[in-house]
Amino acid sequence: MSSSVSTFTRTTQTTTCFCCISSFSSSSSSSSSSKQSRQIGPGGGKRRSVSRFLTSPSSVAKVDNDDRRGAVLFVATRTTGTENTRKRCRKRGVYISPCRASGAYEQFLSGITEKDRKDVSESWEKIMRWKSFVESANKNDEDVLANTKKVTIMGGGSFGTAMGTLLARNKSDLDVVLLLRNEQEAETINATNRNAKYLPKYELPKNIRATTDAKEALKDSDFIIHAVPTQHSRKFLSSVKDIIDPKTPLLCLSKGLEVGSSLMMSEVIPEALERDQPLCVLSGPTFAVELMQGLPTGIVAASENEALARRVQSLYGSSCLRVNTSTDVVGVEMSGALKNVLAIAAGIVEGLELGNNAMAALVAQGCAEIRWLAGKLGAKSETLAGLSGTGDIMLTCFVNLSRNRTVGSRLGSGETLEEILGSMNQVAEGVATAGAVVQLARKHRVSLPVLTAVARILEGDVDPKDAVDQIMNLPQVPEV
Ligand SMILES: NC(=O)C1=CN([C@@H]2O[C@H](COP(=O)(O)OP(=O)(O)OC[C@H]3O[C@@H](n4cnc5c(N)ncnc54)[C@H](O)[C@@H]3O)[C@@H](O)[C@H]2O)C=CC1
Ligand SMILES: O=C(CO)COP(=O)(O)O
Repeated sequence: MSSSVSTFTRTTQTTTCFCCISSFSSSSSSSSSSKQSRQIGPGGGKRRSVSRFLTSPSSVAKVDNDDRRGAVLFVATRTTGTENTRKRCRKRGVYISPCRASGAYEQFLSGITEKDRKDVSESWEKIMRWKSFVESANKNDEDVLANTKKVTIMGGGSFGTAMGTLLARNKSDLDVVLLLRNEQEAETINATNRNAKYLPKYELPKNIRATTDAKEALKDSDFIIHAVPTQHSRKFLSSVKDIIDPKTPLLCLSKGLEVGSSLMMSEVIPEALERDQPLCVLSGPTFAVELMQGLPTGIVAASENEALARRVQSLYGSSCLRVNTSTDVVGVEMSGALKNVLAIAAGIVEGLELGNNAMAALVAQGCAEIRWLAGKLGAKSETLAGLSGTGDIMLTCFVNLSRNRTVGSRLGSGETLEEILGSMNQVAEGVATAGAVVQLARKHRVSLPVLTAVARILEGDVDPKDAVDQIMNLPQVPEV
């Protein structure tokens, strides 16, 4: 059976020419309607509709037998098709060869000169030389993980468990202790090597153990990791302050502002412990489940004490986790706390099905609001634009794994906050932080339309739809 090519013209205003090829269709009649599908199919068998896969105004295609699938090999010279189009074609046994579609690849290749290639490979070699240089310059630095024997994690929820797991995987004789409140949960973790409540799918390394004995857990720890949700942190820390060695560095993972005081964790911790404990905050785009899967991740370790931030970098840095150091504690903490509130807003936009334009506009506005408030408090712009700022905003606002985004999307779909929180067994810090953000903004005379609207929605003062209407009808302003 030989291939036949048929070309026909669409008479709609938007498309002028439409070319299609069929090897099997007995009919090569043309279509005058953009809606009308051209039927093709192998040797009189089931016919497939393919014309709706072709989206460009003009496309020339060549058809051949595809023996393996008994389907149609479809090579469109000007139709690359979207990923969806390709998927649909694959599903129906129609094969599109995108590389031939537009000649773009050939054009790309022909545009590259030998000099371009040399420049690119030289640039990469330079990066590799820099790597060797830094490694040899640092070879006498302390290997912090090697010198660490015991790490205690206060709070054995998803993130505490994941950050403990990373260390335990990197050093098999490290004693990693999860300090929990619930005896039964601790026993289950020890008996099953799984955190059944928070991360049931993942096996924990053998050198992680759980206990409810705070004294034993905190004794002789080289590092203490704080992974208790923000709103419970003050009370919890006050209860263990006398059994924490004042010299042991505390690494804080919690992202939020305290309700009532609007304080950041770096302010709550010294107040609760009644002293200046060595402190480093860790924040960035880091979903616990992806850490458990060993996927590449980046995080910022921020401390006013630069040497401590570097020690934390050495403790945690691995081929799974890049750790950037920073001294901008305010920037890192404010980003982490405020992005959770913004993620609720992003979820609301999703739940209301307002579309991608709305989502992008909302997140851009939210980034500006975070910059206005955090900037007033002294955050550096490069921090806000970096991993713990824009990086975490992108992750939490755009990815369904986020609990804060999920709260928003369920609110947007019409559920009540009571129903949503009642069905969750994990914390969504943005819910409590939203009101604290508004208080802080008032104190610093900063106006935050989107973040304030989130607080109003959460408090039940306004319906999500009405809040969107109100925001859209604010006066038009210059870009700031
Ligand atoms: N899960 C994640 O992917 C990430 C979480 N974080 C932050 O880490 C912090 C902890 O979050 P998750 O571990 O995910 O939360 P979670 O909801 O999974 O677990 C919270 C843990 O805190 C404990 N806890 C709750 N109330 C307590 C209290 N009154 N006293 C002592 N312990 C208490 C719970 O028993 C549980 O072990 C939050 O601030 C969160 O924003 C940061 C980055 C990623
Ligand atoms: O902070 C996080 C990722 O960086 C986790 O976000 P959620 O608390 O919204 O799940």
